[in-house]
Amino acid sequence: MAALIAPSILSADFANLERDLGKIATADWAHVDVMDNHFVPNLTIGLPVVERLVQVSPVPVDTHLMIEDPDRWAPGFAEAGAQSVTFHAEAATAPVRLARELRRLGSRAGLALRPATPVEPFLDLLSEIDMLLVMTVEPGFGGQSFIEGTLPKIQRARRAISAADLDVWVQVDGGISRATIERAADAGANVFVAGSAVYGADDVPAEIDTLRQLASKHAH
Ligand SMILES: O=C(CO)[C@@H](O)[C@H](O)COP(=O)(O)O
Repeated sequence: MAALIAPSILSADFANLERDLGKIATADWAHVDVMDNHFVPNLTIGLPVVERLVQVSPVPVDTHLMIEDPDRWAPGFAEAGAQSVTFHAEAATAPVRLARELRRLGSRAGLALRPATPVEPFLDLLSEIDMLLVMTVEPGFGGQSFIEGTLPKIQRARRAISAADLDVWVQVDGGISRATIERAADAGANVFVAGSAVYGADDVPAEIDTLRQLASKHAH
């Protein structure tokens, strides 16, 4: 499938989120990071703000929930109209039930793994999800360096998905830029979150286009 670019609004101006969503109208998704200061040591925005972002975004909203107790909170993001809702494997108590609930509510269901969390214990869940998010930095903050050691995990995930003949997307998030996107794509990723690389660019649409072209050279 084609490479999808999902700029992270963590690097946008939080006083001008609607304006900054407008800057990424040529992207595939708007990536929205929800952090609770428990699962990660940072606090961003919650459901009331995401409900409005879904209404004003020019592209579908992809939520990444870095929160404890996603079993309780994640369905609300699907009900708000987020096209994709991703929760962390390390935080969910009943991931299969939660993924089924997200799909029932009309959202794509995503399962996220911290950099140190292996993919193997979750291979049985692949048929229950639409996307596997392999974090390529420690979740919590934008502007960090891509962790090269996550590449073998991306490769193993892609191999397992192909072997099972599943249509599960592999998303990478953290340190994605012109310098790293091709390695992530070559390893098997097809959905790319980029915050500082996109919002830090002088020409945001041109940067989105460049990232998409680089990733598309390694399409899966
Ligand atoms: O989820 C996160 C951080 O936890 C990411 O979405 C970052 O916001 C990506 O930022 P860059 O590394 O692209 O600056």
